[in-house]
Amino acid sequence: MIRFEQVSKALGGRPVLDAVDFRIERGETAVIVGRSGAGKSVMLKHMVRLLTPDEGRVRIGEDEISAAPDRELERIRERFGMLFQGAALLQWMSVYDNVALPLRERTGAREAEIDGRVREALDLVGLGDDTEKMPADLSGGMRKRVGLARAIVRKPEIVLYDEPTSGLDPVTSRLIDGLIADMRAKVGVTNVVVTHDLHSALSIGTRIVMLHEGRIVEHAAPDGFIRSEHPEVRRFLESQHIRAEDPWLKEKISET
Ligand SMILES: Nc1ncnc2c1ncn2[C@@H]1O[C@H](COP(=O)(O)OP(=O)(O)OP(=O)(O)O)[C@@H](O)[C@H]1O
Repeated sequence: MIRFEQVSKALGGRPVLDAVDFRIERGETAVIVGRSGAGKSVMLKHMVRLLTPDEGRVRIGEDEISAAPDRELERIRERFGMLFQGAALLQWMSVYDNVALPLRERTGAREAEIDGRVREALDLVGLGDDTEKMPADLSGGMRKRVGLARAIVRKPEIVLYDEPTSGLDPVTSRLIDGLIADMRAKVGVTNVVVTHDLHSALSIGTRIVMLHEGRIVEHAAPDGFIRSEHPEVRRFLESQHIRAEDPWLKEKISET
């Protein structure tokens, strides 16, 4: 579904991605982890061509997005929903209108259809009763949920999330994790998540990709990832006090 073929990219005169080669299959939740500055967001931006590779290719199914002509780009981007860090809500619009915006702006849908889609998306993120609230009256976790409803309202095949739980308390973070897992299980989307939070990565990921200095140093299902012997992976796990014997982890891994 998503393929990186030997993708290299330099930014600010420095190599950021170095011959990155991997694929994400349809219906997976792929989680990209790594230290600050490892190149995680740069990788995500290549998937929707906010950046183009210096070398190599990025394919989305049959479409080579990294080389598509501009007239094709819009159609390929339609396949994505995005929950990016800076994707702020419009402060002067209600929750309902924020979620309706992509449908009103980008489709010819009638208001009756828009209404059905907006309510369905808001119900899915548990905000069906908050449609008339204004963004300023919402908590950080609720804002993320509105952002998620907006990202999925056009029924994309793939949803990209850049640090979806950053700045949220642990309880709210687990709630967002649950919603991301639902997107895959109930809606059938392919999820790609960038996060620092390994707890979250191991809970929701079907595949964990670790980037270090622009290279993929591990690419494994959660049970393989926690047993990886790569020193950088071990360091990363230890820094977050994650051990293969942890009961929650055993339970999670027996489920997958
Ligand atoms: N537009 C740009 N111009 C110059 N350098 C950039 C640009 N975008 C990213 N970089 C650099 O590329 C490197 C990787 O950035 P990226 O945002 O992908 O890191 P990250 O792994 O997502 O980190 P974090 O976890 O801190 O968000 C960093 O050193 C960053 O400074």
